[in-house]
Amino acid sequence: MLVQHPIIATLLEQGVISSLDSALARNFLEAGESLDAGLLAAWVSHQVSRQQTCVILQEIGQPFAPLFSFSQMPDRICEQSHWIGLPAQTRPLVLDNGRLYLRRYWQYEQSLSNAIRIRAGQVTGWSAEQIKPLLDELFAPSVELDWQKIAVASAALNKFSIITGGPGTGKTTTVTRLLALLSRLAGTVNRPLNIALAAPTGKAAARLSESIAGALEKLPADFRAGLHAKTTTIHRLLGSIPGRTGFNHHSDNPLNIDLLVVDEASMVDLPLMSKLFEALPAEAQVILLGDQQQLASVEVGSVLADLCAFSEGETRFNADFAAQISAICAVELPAFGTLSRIQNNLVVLQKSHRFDAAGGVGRLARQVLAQDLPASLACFEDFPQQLSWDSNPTTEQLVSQCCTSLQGYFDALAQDDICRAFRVLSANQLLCATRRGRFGTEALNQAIEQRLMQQGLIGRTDGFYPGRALMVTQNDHSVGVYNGDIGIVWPDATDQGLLKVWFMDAGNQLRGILPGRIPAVESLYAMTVHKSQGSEFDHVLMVLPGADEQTLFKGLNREMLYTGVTRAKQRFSLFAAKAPLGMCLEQQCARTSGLSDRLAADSETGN
Ligand SMILES: Nc1ncnc2c1ncn2[C@@H]1O[C@H](COP(=O)(O)OP(=O)(O)OP(=O)(O)O)[C@@H](O)[C@H]1O
Repeated sequence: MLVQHPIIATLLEQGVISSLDSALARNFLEAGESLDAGLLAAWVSHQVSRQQTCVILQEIGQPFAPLFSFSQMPDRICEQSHWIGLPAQTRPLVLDNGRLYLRRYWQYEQSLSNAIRIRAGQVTGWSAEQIKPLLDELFAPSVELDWQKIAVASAALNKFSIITGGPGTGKTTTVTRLLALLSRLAGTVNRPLNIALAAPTGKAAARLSESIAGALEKLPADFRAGLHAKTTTIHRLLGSIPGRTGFNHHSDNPLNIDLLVVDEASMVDLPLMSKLFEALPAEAQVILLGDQQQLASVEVGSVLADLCAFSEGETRFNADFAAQISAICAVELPAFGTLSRIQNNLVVLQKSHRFDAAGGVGRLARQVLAQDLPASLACFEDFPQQLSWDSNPTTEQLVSQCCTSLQGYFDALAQDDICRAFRVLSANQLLCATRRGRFGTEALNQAIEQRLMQQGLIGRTDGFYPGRALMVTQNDHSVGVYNGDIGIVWPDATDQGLLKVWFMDAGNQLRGILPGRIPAVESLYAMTVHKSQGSEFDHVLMVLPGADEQTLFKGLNREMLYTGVTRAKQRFSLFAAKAPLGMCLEQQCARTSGLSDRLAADSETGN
């Protein structure tokens, strides 16, 4: 066995690569590969830990300089290596179309793109004549193009659909009408639809269930009858196996469903999406919902954004499909040339029905996407009732503001009213761009807990203390709690005052679990923007790193700010100096993947 190579040891020591990256490099060397090849592998592995699916060979350069420089161009290193090869060569690293992958991630991408490609070409079999009358019952005539109606029409024809749009554009309303329409159609042939609704986190699943229930109430009664759908998390749907990354459901044991709706698809990472598609029966219909502009998944990949990349924010059907949908919806749709294998499978909803697009939150969200700093700043002046900006925040001020808004939460708990405590908790939320730093979740949660203790609202600041509002950070299938679930620690008055962590399930049912059974958690008073995906709050307070914390600026981007802004239902307060705010607007979240290329109109079938 080789001792650690000094260069690898130094890169590890200096934190340039992780122990996982260095172990891979070391494996390469032990197999007789060159240091160049080993460090190339370490770099790909390092990029995976930064959520990239792969690296583009031509863009690698000299990432380890000045500690180490490759002695040859990366393509030469690949050519000479026995551990790096083309897809068919079954080697640990795969070089495909100029992109270098760890084999596992290449497989995920390949498997997902193949599954989507196959489904994209399939039709449901319902005819325009069957769909049109039901569509006309569900949608009132409209003078402008009704993209919701167009989305329902196209998803009634296609086996695979993506319905995307910003917050409040009616994704849930649209999918509810679609489900109602499809159920009615299925009823005509006496074949009830087995529908699964899934979201990446428990919180998002609960919200989906609530929104669907709300949207159903607005439907004519005969559309509601016979429509049954169960909402769950993707992990629960697939059946997590404790301690394993695999699931109970996979290609050899597919899910028993006819139709799957995945909400908040932007949060689903590449491995999970790939496993989800693998577990689908061949004939099942799939609809992905989400906002492509939001932050990408916490883990590897940016599946939804990649799938939507060709659309550039608009629906782009080809001429045949545009004509078909135009006839069903009695409208004139623009037609586009050949762009992607999935161009007829995607509808972008444009109009927000939640907040007036001309209102503060909607306007700011648009200016953030446009990366326009002066126009974004102008929004704060134009909408003082809905938007505020503090360019010189202090910890003291943030802590005071949060503790004031938590008063109602502790009042509700004092009255043993856990349901109300949950409601109050979701009224105001402090969102941080980072975990670390003066204005990161770690420091702010600690400072808020200290203050709450000084105020006598909590008795201690560690462990599962009574009154703690927390978020679960790990899935535990056996207990039925999942990453992103929100809980409140409070005694169970009906069980000898036993301290429990309470969760609010879909349908507003409380469920108490003993703290010892809960996996990892963190306090919720300050939450990262990443963790806030899939949630909404009446008032969002968002804080960016301090102007002097430049090492934290690299994680800032417009998707993060957009996600923070669009979590606000009514008010958005920003706490940020101009420098970090400028960085948010300057930088875009860029994740390297080959998914869009694999779905390009002229792409070959995969290996
Ligand atoms: N066509 C419409 N006309 C009037 N109101 C609508 C329409 N579509 C949706 N709404 C209303 O707008 C609000 C947001 O709709 P919905 O929840 O469907 O949007 P969404 O895109 O799923 O939102 P998000 O993902 O941000 O939660 C709801 O109150 C809904 O009733």
